[in-house]
Amino acid sequence: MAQKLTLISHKLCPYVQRAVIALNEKGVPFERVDIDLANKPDWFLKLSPLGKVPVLVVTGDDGNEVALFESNVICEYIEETQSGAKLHPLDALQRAQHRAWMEFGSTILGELWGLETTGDPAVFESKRQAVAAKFARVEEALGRGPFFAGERFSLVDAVFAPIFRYFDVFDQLIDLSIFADTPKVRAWREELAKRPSVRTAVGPDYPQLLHAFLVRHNAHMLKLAA
Ligand SMILES: N[C@@H](CCC(=O)N[C@@H](CS)C(=O)NCC(=O)O)C(=O)O
Repeated sequence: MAQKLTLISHKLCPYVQRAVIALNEKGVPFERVDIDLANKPDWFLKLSPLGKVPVLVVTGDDGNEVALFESNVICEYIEETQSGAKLHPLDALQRAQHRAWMEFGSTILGELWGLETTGDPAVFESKRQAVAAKFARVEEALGRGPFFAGERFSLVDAVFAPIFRYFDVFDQLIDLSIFADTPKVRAWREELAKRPSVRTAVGPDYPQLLHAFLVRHNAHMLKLAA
């Protein structure tokens, strides 16, 4: 029996999407199991120490199952074990830089969640500016494109693509003006949106589901924008 990969997921989770994009880029078959995070099943809580998705369950030739958590660790495991396109630079120093930017992507996501749940206009504006400032640093790090490291798609692209996709829906609700002064980030975002591995990482119902989720959880934020 060949090794089997099962990705425990949630339909809207951008951390899940980076792992899906890495698997898609490599052309690796995997099973995706979406769960309800509002009502986490016991079997999931046994696998995920923090109760978070994604979890990658690796079933070995002998039937033994190992559950990996943390999306960046999952991406690294996929890169190390699966054939197909290389998603990390060969050079150790460049690879370390890429890993740092992957962590940066996780930090930005953390700040975005904070933005959503802010009810106070002054706090909202300072958080919005903090996210914009983070993307100004990304602008400085970007080269000529089309991808983070130039011609080759990498795990940094896999991390940022879902963040940009999240903004696609966010932008319809409220003008955050995060990318007004970052033309290279805008071009990168447009390039990633066209990538088949990115387009197929979410279901066709993703924009509607995320839109509904944001409206449900951010009534106060929408009032701030009015
Ligand atoms: N650091 C984790 C973050 C994953 C994460 O926050 N996942 C969210 C969904 S997008 C989650 O599972 N939340 C459920 C909870 O915290 O109860 C990773 O990179 O995998």
